[in-house]
Amino acid sequence: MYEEPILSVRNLNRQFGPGCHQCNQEHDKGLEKNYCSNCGTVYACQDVSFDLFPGEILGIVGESGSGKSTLMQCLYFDADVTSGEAYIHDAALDGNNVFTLSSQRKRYIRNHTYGMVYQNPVHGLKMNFSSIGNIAEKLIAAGNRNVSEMEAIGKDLLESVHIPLFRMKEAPQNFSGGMQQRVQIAKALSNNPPILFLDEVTTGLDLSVQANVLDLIKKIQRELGISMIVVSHDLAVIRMLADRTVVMLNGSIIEEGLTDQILEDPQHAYTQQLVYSLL
Ligand SMILES: Nc1ncnc2c1ncn2[C@@H]1O[C@H](COP(=O)(O)OP(=O)(O)OP(=O)(O)O)[C@@H](O)[C@H]1O
Repeated sequence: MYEEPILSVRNLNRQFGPGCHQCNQEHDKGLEKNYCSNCGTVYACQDVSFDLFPGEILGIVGESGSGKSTLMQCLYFDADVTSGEAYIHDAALDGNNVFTLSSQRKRYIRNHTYGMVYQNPVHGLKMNFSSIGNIAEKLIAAGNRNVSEMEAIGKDLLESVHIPLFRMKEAPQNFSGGMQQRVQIAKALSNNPPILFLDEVTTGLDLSVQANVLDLIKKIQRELGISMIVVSHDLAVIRMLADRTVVMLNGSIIEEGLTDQILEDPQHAYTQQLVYSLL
């Protein structure tokens, strides 16, 4: 069913702290926790590897502190990796490990290949710009200079995420949390990214608003066929969205597979707990 991966991540590591003799030794054996009790170094992501295939939604689930946001930040170049590789299936990138590219080429990837929707809209939006201005900002970063074209794209996108056009000149700071997330999604989609990251996008929203945003994400994926990585601590969100799921604990992937398979036959004790908590 699937072709080659659009994104391959291999042995991604991100540590906070210098490490010490003790944790270096423990790390070789595979740390059972994500920090060193001797020097306090945190191993937020430990040898994380996975593939993202064209048109699929990959869910990443794990409890708070399991390393999900750090992983997203590294993939989107908001943070540096300590070590590791990631390859995007794109001839223009010549098969390079994207973590080793210049900041200019990383910016190119952010502007042309990636979209990001953060848990906190403050990180993805200029809260005091107009909503359509937010979209224009991303389009300009992607090289667009045609004002009427940008306005037409912005209107289309805002309509597609159900923001009434009479409010397009309003700043997101005037909007509800659910509306802010919808503007953020519109902005993230404006450069037609083949890969979209969504980090805990429904956390903190009311249940009915959550359902609304999740429906919207599913609809976008169906209509545009974008590959998505959806991060959540909530397996119910992952169940609703993801074709395949990766389970993280203490910075490591402990289980992965088709979402249905993981829900029906979880192998790891932690995944079993997550699944039973849904019942
Ligand atoms: N700047 C930092 N300095 C030190 N430790 C950090 C830093 N950022 C994250 N960590 C640690 O890295 C680990 C992973 O954090 P991360 O935020 O990625 O987890 P998470 O699964 O996204 O949880 P949450 O959903 O609560 O953010 C945690 O132990 C966290 O305390």
